[in-house]
Amino acid sequence: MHVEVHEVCKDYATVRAVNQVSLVAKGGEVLALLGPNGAGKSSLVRMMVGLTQPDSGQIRYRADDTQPALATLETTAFGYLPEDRGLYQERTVLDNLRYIARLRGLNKAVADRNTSRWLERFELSDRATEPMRQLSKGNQQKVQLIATLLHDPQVVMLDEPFSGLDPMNQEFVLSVLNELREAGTTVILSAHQMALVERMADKLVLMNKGSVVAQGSLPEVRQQLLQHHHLQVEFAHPVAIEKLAGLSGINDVSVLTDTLYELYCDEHLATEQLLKELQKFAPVRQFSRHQQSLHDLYLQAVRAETS
Ligand SMILES: Nc1ncnc2c1ncn2[C@@H]1O[C@H](COP(=O)(O)OP(=O)(O)OP(=O)(O)O)[C@@H](O)[C@H]1O
Repeated sequence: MHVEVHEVCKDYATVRAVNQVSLVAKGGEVLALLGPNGAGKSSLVRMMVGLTQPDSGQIRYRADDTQPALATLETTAFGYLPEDRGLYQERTVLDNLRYIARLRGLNKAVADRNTSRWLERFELSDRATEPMRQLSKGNQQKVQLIATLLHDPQVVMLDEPFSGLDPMNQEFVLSVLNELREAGTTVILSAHQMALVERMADKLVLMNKGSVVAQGSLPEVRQQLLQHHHLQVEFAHPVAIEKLAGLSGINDVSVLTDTLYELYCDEHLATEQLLKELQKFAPVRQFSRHQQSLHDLYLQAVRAETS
């Protein structure tokens, strides 16, 4: 199932929560919405699930490239993990899941089969008869995820699926999401865990203050965020920072240790020529391109927008 978002805007009383956002998520893809608090991720997810309507722009659903676009989908086509989790704490895991299954319209046989299958997959079968409140935060989160997936939805929208999970459980959820992708499910999630998400998402949509800062595959997003490249140089002895900053094509210099410096260069600066210039100041021990993490690139882009 394709989810197609076209130039969507959403205003609340005093704030534009979502500003001209367009994206496409297809079956068998994981699309991750990333952004700081208040970026508009949850507002966008709520519109994609159909809980709220855009003020302008369209959200459409399409079975595949050959099929017409639909304005709405059956609610059972979605699995939605909301930001505010809500299972009954005094009821058992099984009671909660049976209740959700009934809400989703599953008959008893399918409900029982799916509940057992997911409890087993999430390694929670032996906790099924315990009240929710006895489970750790991580296990409660896993039950919430089961509740989202119980009816085998075609489109899964997960608002912060990794929140409250330890690294082991984050890896576990990651593997479940990979299985959903392999089964052809459309997975859309919002997250703060950049390092985790960049390992598995097919598409990244980086948001800030309602707008898209960059989007595409990981290499595409890197390229969009990379305004200048970084080089690290280590000299045999200290060199005055003014000398380095004065070189042509160098926009900024950071001192990492008394002999190690980071140079922020124009993207097209010829590195062999630069190395020759650097060697005039002092013997160069090490000279390397510094690959920044997506997290660092993203923080830079958000800060640049804010300042
Ligand atoms: N129901 C609402 N009424 C008024 N303003 C809202 C409402 N929901 C969200 N907002 C505002 O819209 C903006 C976007 O919020 P949203 O919750 O979508 O961001 P988010 O990226 O999901 O943030 P977080 O990571 O903190 O969950 C914020 O300024 C928020 O205060």
